[in-house]
Amino acid sequence: MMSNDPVTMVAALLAVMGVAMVIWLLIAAGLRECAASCLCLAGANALQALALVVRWLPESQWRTPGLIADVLLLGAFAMLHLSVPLMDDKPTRWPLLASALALLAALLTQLPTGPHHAAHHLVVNGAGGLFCFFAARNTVRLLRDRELRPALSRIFGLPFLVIGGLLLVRPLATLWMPDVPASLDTRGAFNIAWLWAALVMTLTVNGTLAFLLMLKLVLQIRRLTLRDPLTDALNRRAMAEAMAAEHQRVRRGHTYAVVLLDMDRFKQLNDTLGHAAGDEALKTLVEVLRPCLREVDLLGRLGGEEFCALLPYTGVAGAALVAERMRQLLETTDFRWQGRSWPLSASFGITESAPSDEDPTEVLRRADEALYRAKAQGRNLVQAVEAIDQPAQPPRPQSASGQGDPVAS
Ligand SMILES: Nc1nc2c(ncn2[C@@H]2O[C@H](COP(=O)(O)OP(=O)(O)OP(=O)(O)O)[C@@H](O)[C@H]2O)c(=O)[nH]1
Repeated sequence: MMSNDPVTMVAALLAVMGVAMVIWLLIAAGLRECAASCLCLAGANALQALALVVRWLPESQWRTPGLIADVLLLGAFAMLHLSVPLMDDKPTRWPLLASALALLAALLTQLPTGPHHAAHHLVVNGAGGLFCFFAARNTVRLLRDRELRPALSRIFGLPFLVIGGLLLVRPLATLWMPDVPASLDTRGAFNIAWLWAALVMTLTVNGTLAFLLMLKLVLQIRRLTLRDPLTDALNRRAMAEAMAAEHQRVRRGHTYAVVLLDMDRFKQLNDTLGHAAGDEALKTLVEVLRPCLREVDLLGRLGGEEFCALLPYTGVAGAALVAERMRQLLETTDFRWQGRSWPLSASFGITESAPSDEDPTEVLRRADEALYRAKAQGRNLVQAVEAIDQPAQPPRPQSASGQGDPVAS
């Protein structure tokens, strides 16, 4: 049986907001991750509940309760909007937001009051709708940053878009339908429908954000199990899984290439500049090399100062071009540590998959052999080893270092 009593509906709304606030506070206390975001959401629920209570107070000649309720509601929307980027520890623009709120509050004090307060609703719900649209955009961005299908990130943004649109319905209805009451405590079909919508919106917003937080944590855990914490490149396990998956396609006639690279004289760098400088050099290497790769390519750290790039649908000729570009980029990188410059370089071993390869370890073994040759021939070189059953010779790009042909099989 649906309630048509505004007092019951408001009580239900307050109960939902109160429970949501307590839950967000408990999560913030128990979970150091995303604590700021959870506190923001607890604050948003508290402000919204307070706005509802204040709106119930009798109007004075200064219209103070209504004005305070509007400002509280604006604060709630602002906190809701902030909670999404805070889940990702993104910097927040507090001063900008505070200034916007102060400006809106000042505008509200200047608006004429009428029996239906349509202008007030327009400002409050319009700003609320805008904050919801921002929340939708931030949700899509939050999930786009993580390895998730884009369609799913849009689905998560959808509730905020719908709520943003719904928020505009009330002021527009108050403007166009003179019999729609501005005050919430009036019995009437529109008011009851609106209170039901507010209840559903509150549940949807809290539910969506709880799910978003859970998804964010799951993706973070997944990321930790697959990524190298120092460089953020894929770890050995993730690379092994990716290579195994890629190798499945070899039987269907596809070819993939592997570029194995190892920093040159890294021990010397560590011994001279210190371990922290070595760590920084590894991070720099990944930052420098990433732009050389396509979206489908993968870069992983196999251990120490050894990395591997997996290039799907690529032969040894293509891999030679990529590796040579990487070699040159690294060679020309101006690496500095505490004001001291240090030359970076790496040796590269490349190969491509062959139908005769039983598993990816055979491909890696050839790449390792090529890398060994590059090291043996003086470092800062690209060398290739092809499978025995590969008849064609790849085109060989010229080495810019003047140390001979970068690709030799
Ligand atoms: N800073 C830092 N050093 C590391 C890390 N992992 C391994 N190393 C160091 O990397 C060095 C590797 O040294 P070597 O295997 O002799 O290789 P290299 O000095 O680069 O010599 P070549 O490969 O022959 O040019 C060792 O000193 C390791 O301690 C790391 O995560 N951070």
